[in-house]
Amino acid sequence: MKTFDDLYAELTDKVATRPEGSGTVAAVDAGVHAIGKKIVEEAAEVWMAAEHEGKERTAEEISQLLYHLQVLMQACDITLDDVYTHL
Ligand SMILES: N=c1c2ncn([C@@H]3O[C@H](COP(=O)(O)OP(=O)(O)OP(=O)(O)O)[C@@H](O)[C@H]3O)c2ncn1[C@@H]1O[C@H](COP(=O)(O)O)[C@@H](O)[C@H]1O
Repeated sequence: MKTFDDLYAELTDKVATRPEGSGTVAAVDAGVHAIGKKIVEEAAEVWMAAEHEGKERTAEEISQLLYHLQVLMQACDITLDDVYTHL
């Protein structure tokens, strides 16, 4: 099972090597403004799922929110340690 740290390593490699067809590369290239809008959209979907759609759908939406937060981390050159130091 993939962890948050595993995903970060995968996305870091994608951004460095820029493989064709990578949604992550396209999202990072779209920039912080576009990524930020996606994060807000995904956060709203987490909220709605939690209120109306049950545990499994909520977990799925949370995974998507975590992914888009990691895309923002890539775009802003923020490492896991930069975040973990505040936990
Ligand atoms: N975990 C994810 C992941 N979670 C969410 N998403 C993206 O977020 C979208 C989900 O957003 P929505 O629910 O709004 O669905 P949607 O409206 O149909 O999507 P869009 O039209 O907005 O693209 C998906 O379509 C993906 O584009 C993800 N994209 C990639 N990953 C993982 O990231 C890694 C690298 O992916 P690539 O860069 O694409 O190779 C792989 O391990 C992937 O599994």
